[in-house]
Amino acid sequence: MASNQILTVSQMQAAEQALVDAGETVSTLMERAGAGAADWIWRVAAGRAVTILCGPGNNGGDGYVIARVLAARGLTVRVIAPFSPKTPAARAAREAWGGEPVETAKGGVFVDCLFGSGLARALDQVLETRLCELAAAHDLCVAVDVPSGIDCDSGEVLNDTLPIYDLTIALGAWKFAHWMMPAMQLMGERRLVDIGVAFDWDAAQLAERPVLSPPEADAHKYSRGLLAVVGGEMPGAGVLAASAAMRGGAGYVKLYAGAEPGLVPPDLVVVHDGLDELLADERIAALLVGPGLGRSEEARARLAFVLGCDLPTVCDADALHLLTADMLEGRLSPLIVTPHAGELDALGHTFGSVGLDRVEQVSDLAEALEAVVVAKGPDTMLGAPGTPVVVMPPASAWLSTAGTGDVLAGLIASRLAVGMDSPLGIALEGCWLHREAARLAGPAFSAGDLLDHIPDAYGVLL
Ligand SMILES: NC(=O)C1=CN([C@@H]2O[C@H](COP(=O)(O)OP(=O)(O)OC[C@H]3O[C@@H](n4cnc5c(N)ncnc54)[C@H](O)[C@@H]3O)[C@@H](O)[C@H]2O)[C@H](O)CC1
Ligand SMILES: [K+]
Repeated sequence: MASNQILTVSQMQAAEQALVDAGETVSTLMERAGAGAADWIWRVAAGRAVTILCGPGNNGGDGYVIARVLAARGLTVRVIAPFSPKTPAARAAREAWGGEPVETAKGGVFVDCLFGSGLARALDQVLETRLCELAAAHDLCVAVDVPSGIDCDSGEVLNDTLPIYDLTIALGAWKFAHWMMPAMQLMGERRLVDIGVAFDWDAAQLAERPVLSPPEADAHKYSRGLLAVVGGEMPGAGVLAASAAMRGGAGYVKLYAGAEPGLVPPDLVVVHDGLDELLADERIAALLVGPGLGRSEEARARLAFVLGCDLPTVCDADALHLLTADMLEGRLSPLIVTPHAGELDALGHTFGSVGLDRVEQVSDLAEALEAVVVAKGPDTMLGAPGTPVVVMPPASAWLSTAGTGDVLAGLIASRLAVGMDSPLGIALEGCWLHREAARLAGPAFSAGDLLDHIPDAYGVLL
């Protein structure tokens, strides 16, 4: 059965080799991959002609299988072959197709079987132009396995101009490029064809939607979880995070406002002084520190004090610029950090994770901090010590507005106060609530508008 695993090219090659060692051949795998892809193409073609651009490797081989299967189903199929097939399986697939390639074609569905996971460098100018012209000359574009011209492992786009596809059909397993920027922008809809690849415990995963629980019948505000949000110089961010947390499952949210917060919701308890007294409350289940904290010496001391309490804690925003290893010494409680790209770099510099690609950096930081790292952005990725990364499916691009990070931190902290899952599971719950709230909020929302959609997002996950 197809799984949610995300494989690197070398993991994919090892998986393919394991199947071959178990008695399959590359040709039977190609047959399965091509037939599965042809099923999807047949559906979207809806009777229209199909043009397949075949490259020299096994991705091209898949293309010849697709050509044969679709022609047998009665579609008009045109194959364009700038290269002759170079692998035994691709040669056999071309022979089995048995047709004559054409120079060019237009109209109907264009299928890119030029290169897959074997792409070694950017397409040359001639190929880039040919690919783009063919894509533009058709009504619908489909990429088989991955669009040609992207790096499967890093998600890098290697050419300046590449087509944007309507559908990408991943073969055997997801690759990072399907879910990572910038390549994921080219993919269109994504579908996975199962070719029998086994589950790999060392593989990254595409996050699955969690199931949340409603409160127990005998729940009270403390049993559901008391969260303290520790703010600072810019109190608005703390109010926003606390307001999200109130809707994320925690039974009680208190905000320690470092400065006068102005208008606050009537159901938010705001404490103005006595941080040590507040944090001495044994009923506190989790802490959030960072949104609006500031970066002064006072902020640094406050962060050190908060972390020294050794309670389950979420660190976000300014806290990520102030965080140092000594503040974490001796801590035993779970820690979740929620950096955006700039904060991830700042953490990387402090904790010595530089010069790595994003996947490595997230894993490395999770080990160094002994924390869950939520590297947020259009391709949010989560790392935890000793576990492969988990990648969130994309969320609404309207989330790219100020304050939505505070909402995310508040939601994760709220789930931490509820505390029903592992720290990684908790962080995923927060990310899914955020994603669903954004989906339900529709277009052009503000971070404040997002708050109104959290209860319904919760409902989706129950
Ligand atoms: N992994 C599996 O289980 C299966 C994968 N299948 C498909 O096979 C491709 C990967 O095939 P591979 O032959 O390794 O790579 P490509 O088809 O991508 O092409 C490699 C080929 O192209 C040359 N090359 C690389 N980059 C360039 C370039 N920029 N310009 C010109 N030439 C280039 C390189 O030297 C090689 O000759 C995978 O994606 C699936 O689609 C099968 O279905 C079987 C199961
Ligand atoms: K391709």
